[in-house]
Amino acid sequence: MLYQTPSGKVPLPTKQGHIFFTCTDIECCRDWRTTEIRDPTAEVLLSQYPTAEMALNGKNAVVTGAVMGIGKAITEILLQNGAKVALLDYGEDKVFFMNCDVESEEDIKAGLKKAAETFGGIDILCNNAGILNEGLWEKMVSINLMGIIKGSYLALEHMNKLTGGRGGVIVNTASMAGIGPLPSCPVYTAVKHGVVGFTRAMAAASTLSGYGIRFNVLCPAFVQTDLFSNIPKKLGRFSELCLETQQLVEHFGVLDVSEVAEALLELVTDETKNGQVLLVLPTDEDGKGGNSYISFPTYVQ
Ligand SMILES: NC(=O)c1ccc[n+]([C@@H]2O[C@H](COP(=O)([O-])OP(=O)(O)OC[C@H]3O[C@@H](n4cnc5c(N)ncnc54)[C@H](O)[C@@H]3O)[C@@H](O)[C@H]2O)c1
Ligand SMILES: CC/C=C\C[C@H](O)/C=C/C=C/C=C/C=C/[C@@H](O)[C@@H](O)C/C=C\CCC(=O)O
Repeated sequence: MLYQTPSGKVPLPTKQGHIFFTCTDIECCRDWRTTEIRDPTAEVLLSQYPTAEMALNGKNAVVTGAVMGIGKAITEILLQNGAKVALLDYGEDKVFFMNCDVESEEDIKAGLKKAAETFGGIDILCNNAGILNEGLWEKMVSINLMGIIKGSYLALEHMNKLTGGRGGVIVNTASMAGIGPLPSCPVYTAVKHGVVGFTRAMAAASTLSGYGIRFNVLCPAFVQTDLFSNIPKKLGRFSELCLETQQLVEHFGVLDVSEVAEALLELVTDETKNGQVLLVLPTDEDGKGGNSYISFPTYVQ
């Protein structure tokens, strides 16, 4: 159902769609009947939701690690472009819509099932949940790599065209440390390289087998989030390399989460992108840096 707003026609927001509006002019809202729409605590502004013809209208998305940092920014940009979004995260006071620890296959399975049932299918999965802690390296392997593998495999059950799904796109969050080494974080580097390799192989498997799913991977440099705080405490036995890490941060600069979300949107909406590795770097005053697709050596034509 479409509703006329000052900015054009938009679908009626539903609680399931997690799309809420703030509008201070009650007159222009006279056709809007639900309390959610007038909720003053709403986060998505009407002006950010301008037209019914948005790139992701009718698309259903699932985001892991969605309640803060990059995942929150990803969630917001998907909503602003018309998608419905299920937020999967963990932690007692941070659960928004589904409590989901990506280390647990049962949790992911339940989250995806709920999203598919609530929305009527899944078109987009952002495997984004992750931690940085070289001192707890086994946990980092479990969350940052195994969590992405579990999420991708379980999502295939809903999205794979060969098993009744309608295809779609899976974007995994790796890191610039998935392309080159971050010396203070060898295990983080290893798992992020793993995420890049897994994503590229899945893209090729999907093409060869006809899953109808595109697989792409985001590789941001340093981003201003909680993960990027108290770094010395997160380096474990490599804490003596803190200064070198700080120098890298000064060299590359620090991204805002919105810049990462913009890059994610490109990977989701551009249907020519499959198996792509998108490096997201701050742009400096001389115009150096910015986003670039990484080329890898090819051994098979
Ligand atoms: N911040 C950076 O500098 C940076 C740079 C490149 C890549 N990344 C990657 O981006 C992703 C998001 O990181 P961020 O910087 O937004 O971190 P963040 O700490 O701000 O947010 C991470 C989110 O993931 C959730 N999460 C952690 N473990 C989870 C689990 N087991 N199950 C479910 N949810 C879990 C947290 O609750 C939190 O909401 C991570 O994969 C990270 O490695 C971060
Ligand atoms: C302390 C860690 C904080 C946050 C983790 C987050 O994922 C950020 C990671 C940043 C990674 C930096 C990696 C640096 C790698 C370099 O060694 C180099 O090999 C990078 C490779 C390609 C860069 C291309 C370029 O220089 O433009």
